[in-house]
Amino acid sequence: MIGFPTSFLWGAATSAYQIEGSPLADGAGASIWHRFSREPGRVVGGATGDSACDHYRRYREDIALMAWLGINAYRFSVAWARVVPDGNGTLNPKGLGFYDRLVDALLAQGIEPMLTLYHWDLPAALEDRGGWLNPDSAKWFGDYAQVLFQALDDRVRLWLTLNEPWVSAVLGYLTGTHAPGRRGLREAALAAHHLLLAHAEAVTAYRAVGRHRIGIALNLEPQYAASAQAEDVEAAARRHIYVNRWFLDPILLGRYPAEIPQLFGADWPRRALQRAGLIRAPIDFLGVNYYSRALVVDDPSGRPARGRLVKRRDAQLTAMGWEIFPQGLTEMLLWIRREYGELPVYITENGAACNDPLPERGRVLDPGRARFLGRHLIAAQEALGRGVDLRGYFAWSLLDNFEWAYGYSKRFGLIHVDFATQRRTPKMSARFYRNLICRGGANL
Ligand SMILES: OC[C@H]1NNC[C@@H](O)[C@@H]1O
Repeated sequence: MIGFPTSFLWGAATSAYQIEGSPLADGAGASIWHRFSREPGRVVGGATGDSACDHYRRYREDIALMAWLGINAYRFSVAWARVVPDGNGTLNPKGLGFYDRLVDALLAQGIEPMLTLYHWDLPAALEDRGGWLNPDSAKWFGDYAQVLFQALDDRVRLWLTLNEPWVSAVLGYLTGTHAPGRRGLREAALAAHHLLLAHAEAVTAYRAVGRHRIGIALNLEPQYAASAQAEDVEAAARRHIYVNRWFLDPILLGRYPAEIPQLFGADWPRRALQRAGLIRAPIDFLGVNYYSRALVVDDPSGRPARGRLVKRRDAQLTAMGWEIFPQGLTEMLLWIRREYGELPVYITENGAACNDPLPERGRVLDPGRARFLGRHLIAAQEALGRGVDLRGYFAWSLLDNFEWAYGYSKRFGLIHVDFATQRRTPKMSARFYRNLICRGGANL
């Protein structure tokens, strides 16, 4: 088995709303998640990101933990409304100042920053103007991206435009389980289109001023038919278009899959697509967020892909109910290379929610998470050995944090957070990852 290159990035990932807390501090504007989490019934236990991991104030302590962990890269996101409180207009120097200090503190520890411009926390003021349904949203995002490029491109060398725009569009505009909580197939398709245009707007803007590399992080999930029945095989194929190709094709090929308008039917916003046209702005690398595979059966009532997810009776599941399926990562990485050609790839998220025990004598025994990381790194190594240009791996997540609609009920962290005291306790999986990084991934 081929080893990991010495240049490989061994990282951990987080996002602003999930860890920072202090959402309105120092002139920051509210985000759609600040609002959404306050709506009754939206988040388990009525939790909000008001405190989260208090990272906005404890970032130096957390960077010391990153140094202890031995990671050489850290993926974080910028809260748009901290930097531009009304989303499109006046800059908030104090908000930008936090990220300026964060980047400097990371670099001082030899940790490479990977900056995600948007990880779901749209400024609420822009939602009041239609949010991602407004055709102006792409320009709003491009303007915001420019601010960060100007301020941080002298030190940030890895940029991501969006995190998982499929989740933003589907959970935010179709299922309504994420902010802004809207429910409509047409709205989801329109939001997705504007997110894609926003991505292209930022990449195009970066080409004019940026000196380094920019990409996007997509949630990609291999779709397997639950049986050899033709209807299940066809349902898995439809979901593959819906979950994976809907975004990959426009970003990398400059066109939607031909099947997408058929899946959405009358809800596909044809006029919007003709008016705007798809901008294929070549990216420097692709971020792959991999968690599991989907097992699909035909479901004529399921909109838009007419497929329903099932679980094998003997499947090993994480605390999210997601099947542990490391080989799906290898297959997804190989498929991307076959389908879209040579493109540098980073695994920008991979990790597991586990029912961790409470800390005991300063230890948290989470062997399941350590095993999950090890098996997925072996799968990544397999892809490397078969020619995938894999440049790095970011464990999700550095810290237990706010898991969106699940609130604090699901823990993904390598480091346990006691949200009442904000005490951090590295878990067994953190020690496993630390030792692995020390060995450069050898002897997995
Ligand atoms: O569900 C785990 C993670 N998935 N990707 C996006 C992150 O914000 C989530 O916490």
